[in-house]
Amino acid sequence: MGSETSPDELLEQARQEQHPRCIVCSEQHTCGLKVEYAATDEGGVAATFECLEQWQGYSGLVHGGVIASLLDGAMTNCLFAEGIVAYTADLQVRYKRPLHVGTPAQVVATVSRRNPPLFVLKSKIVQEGRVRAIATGMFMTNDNQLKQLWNGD
Ligand SMILES: CCCCCCCCCC(=O)SCCNC(=O)CCNC(=O)[C@H](O)C(C)(C)COP(=O)(O)OP(=O)(O)OC[C@H]1O[C@@H](n2cnc3c(N)ncnc32)[C@H](O)[C@@H]1OP(=O)(O)O
Repeated sequence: MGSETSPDELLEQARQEQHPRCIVCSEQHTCGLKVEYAATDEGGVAATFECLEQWQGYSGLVHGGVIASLLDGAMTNCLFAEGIVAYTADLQVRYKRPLHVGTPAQVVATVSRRNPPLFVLKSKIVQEGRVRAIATGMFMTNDNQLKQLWNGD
């Protein structure tokens, strides 16, 4: 029997090849968020992270732009875990409750619709058992045909 590539191997391969210096998930980025997304048994990705003091906007609260980046990063990495490389085409974030700095939190993402080249994903951030933010993202694969369209070739 041949050995199948695991979701975590696919994720790591795409991450290294496609965005090794990502501000959200690269461990090398000097001022990045350094979030370590990993595949889950449920078929999505998840990560636990510290909400660092330097991520704040309003005093004591994580900035909404950072929250959007955490959610978007989770959804992007969720597609990586399926071997799919895609761009964010649309991102809707609902900030349900403040996300506090100094307290760890979890982010999860799953694919909810596959209609290549479009994929719809859902993501959420939970802190101390309460949902803080949810997102829906639409992603589009980066094939050569699309590249040509975008470049006007
Ligand atoms: C000098 C300035 C310095 C600025 C520093 C930089 C700041 C940068 C800006 C940020 O990053 S802020 C941080 C990110 N945002 C948050 O952390 C907000 C987290 N969410 C909350 O605190 C509350 O959910 C919020 C204040 C937005 C609302 O809470 P409430 O308890 O007042 O309202 P509630 O959740 O009960 O919703 C009230 C109504 O609004 C509706 N609603 C809320 N959000 C909605 C939405 N997104 N779309 C549509 N409707 C919405 C909601 O359905 C509901 O409708 P009904 O009255 O009909 O039931």
